[in-house]
Amino acid sequence: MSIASVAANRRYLVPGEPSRRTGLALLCVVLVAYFGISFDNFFTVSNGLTILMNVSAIAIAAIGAMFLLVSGNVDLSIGGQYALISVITAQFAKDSGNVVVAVLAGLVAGLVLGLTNGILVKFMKISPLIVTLGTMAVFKGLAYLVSDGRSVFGFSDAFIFLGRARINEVPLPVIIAGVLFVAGGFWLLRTAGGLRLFAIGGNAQAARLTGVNVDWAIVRLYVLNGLLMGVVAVLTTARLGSGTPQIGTSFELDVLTAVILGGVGFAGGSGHPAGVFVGVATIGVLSSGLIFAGLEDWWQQISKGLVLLLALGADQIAEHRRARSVRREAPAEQGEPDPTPGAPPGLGVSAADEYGLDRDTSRQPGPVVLRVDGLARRFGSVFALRDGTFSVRAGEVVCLVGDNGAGKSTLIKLISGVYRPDAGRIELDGKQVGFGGPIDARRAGIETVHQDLAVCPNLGVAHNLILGDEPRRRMFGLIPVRDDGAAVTRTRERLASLGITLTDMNRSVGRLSGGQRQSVAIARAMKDGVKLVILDEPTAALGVTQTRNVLRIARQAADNGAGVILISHDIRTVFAVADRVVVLRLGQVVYDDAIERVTHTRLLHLMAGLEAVDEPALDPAESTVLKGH
Ligand SMILES: Nc1ncnc2c1ncn2[C@@H]1O[C@H](COP(=O)(O)OP(=O)(O)OP(=O)(O)O)[C@@H](O)[C@H]1O
Repeated sequence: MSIASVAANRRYLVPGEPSRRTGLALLCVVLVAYFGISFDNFFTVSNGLTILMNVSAIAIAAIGAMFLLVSGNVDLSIGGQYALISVITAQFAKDSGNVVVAVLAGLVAGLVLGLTNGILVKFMKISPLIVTLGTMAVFKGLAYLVSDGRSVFGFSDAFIFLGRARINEVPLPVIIAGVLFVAGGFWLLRTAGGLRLFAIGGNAQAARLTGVNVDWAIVRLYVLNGLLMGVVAVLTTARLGSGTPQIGTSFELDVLTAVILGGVGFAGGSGHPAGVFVGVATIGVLSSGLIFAGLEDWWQQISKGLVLLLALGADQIAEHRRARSVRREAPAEQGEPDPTPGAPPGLGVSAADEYGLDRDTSRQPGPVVLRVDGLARRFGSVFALRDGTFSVRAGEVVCLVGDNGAGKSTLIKLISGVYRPDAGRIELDGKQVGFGGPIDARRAGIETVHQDLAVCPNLGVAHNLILGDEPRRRMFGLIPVRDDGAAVTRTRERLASLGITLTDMNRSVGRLSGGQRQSVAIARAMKDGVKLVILDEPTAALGVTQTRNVLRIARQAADNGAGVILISHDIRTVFAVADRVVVLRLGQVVYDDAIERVTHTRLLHLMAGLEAVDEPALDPAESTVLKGH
């Protein structure tokens, strides 16, 4: 791989905004130069260290805020956490006189506050903005309650040393902030966990369906955020020599401004630690400059608020630009030329021929891979599925059809571990299985392409393909990281084996055509050793060429020994690819037979409930003749 292509890969592999970061770095340099020229003592080592010191708290908090925003979440309560943890730490430091007890008290307090936010966001299922706005008020109030509204001081020298120690003149908090920031940035960019955060921010539903445990990932993020606030509060309390409920006022404003200014999109799914670093530096320089200018506190508030609004405005403009450039690119559908150009579907053309699919009628299906029996699921008072009973053999394509609301999606979501059944059993290779989530089903060998296209538009093709099953390696034989080289190789090979022509493995999926996106989702499902592939309406939004490609891939998966379930409303698709057809009506399987034993008309009637199920099936010879009609 050339250096240029590695650089290009980086651009797509890490959803960020390099141009914004460059612009921001320039703004920061201009601010430094302006303040340096305007104020005599601005360019001094001691002022530099003061800026670093002040910025260290923002930098530590910015790691948590960056992770949360990338995943599409936010925490407005960090100012309240700051105050509450500070007074708790101070009280423990004063009462115990033991530095370890004080530090542990601060970290545990941070963990508990973070966990509270995480659990509230997970279970209340309302905007994290609102949830953390509420906890912000509660935490602030508690800080006054715990401290009786007064500052707490009288610490041991050892505790104060923690905040004021210097190593080679560099304050310890600055060193801790630097180490944490580098570690956090590295984790976000280079690990499977970091990739999953981008995936959750890009399309949480897709990430969930791919097997990412979204809810707990978010709870863990809030816990981490609380822990980081614990570090901030402990260091600041030690440095100031007192804990006070007034601390942390408008801290969330500083942190969010730095992070959003640094290019982390408020909508989630994008951002880069380098940008956040520059954002933090800019806020630090700005704050210091405003103090040098002797502006009153309220002017500082106004300036920072305006900068936040500007940053949000820039974020919106970047979002519009991105959307416009995606529309402008209007990618060409890539596929093979139509084998029967101009041939109108109709008399004398079987559906299989119409889509150019070869059907080997001599092939016998293998043993039963999946058997479901009496599966049922209700949502409140709605019985989405009453009796899902059918089986799929290895090497067989079973088409699941039914009217809107018949329960098809519910049935396949039960099989793929998205929902748990209220009743019934699922057997895979003759053994009963129960799945706690999509990842369990994937591990058992069931791959699903859901109707709502389980792809993350902000991630590249390769990253979408590996999501939930990321290849890993050990950096320096020690640190576990994501193996992006292996991801690109795996993607290239998988696409090639399926005859899918996509050249740029790192192109963000949001920039692909609908057909190409569908190809990526399907390619992810077609991994080696897969036992059952489920495709929910895979051709719904596709043209003839793309439909043929998808059906060919489904057939290929069956020929390779997998069982395939394909849901479709398009009768021609069903007759082109199915070995067997299962009709679902009002949540019940009402018909299950070989495709040769049913005509188009009868199938339509069965789906719509216009025909009794026990009417005699066709003679196979007769049905083969009628198949294309
Ligand atoms: N999460 C849910 N909450 C409440 N009701 C649901 C839920 N999921 C499905 N249903 C209801 O269950 C019934 C079956 O829905 P399902 O999506 O499984 O049908 P379908 O056959 O896939 O329909 P379509 O072809 O329109 O996609 C519908 O009445 C639907 O409204």
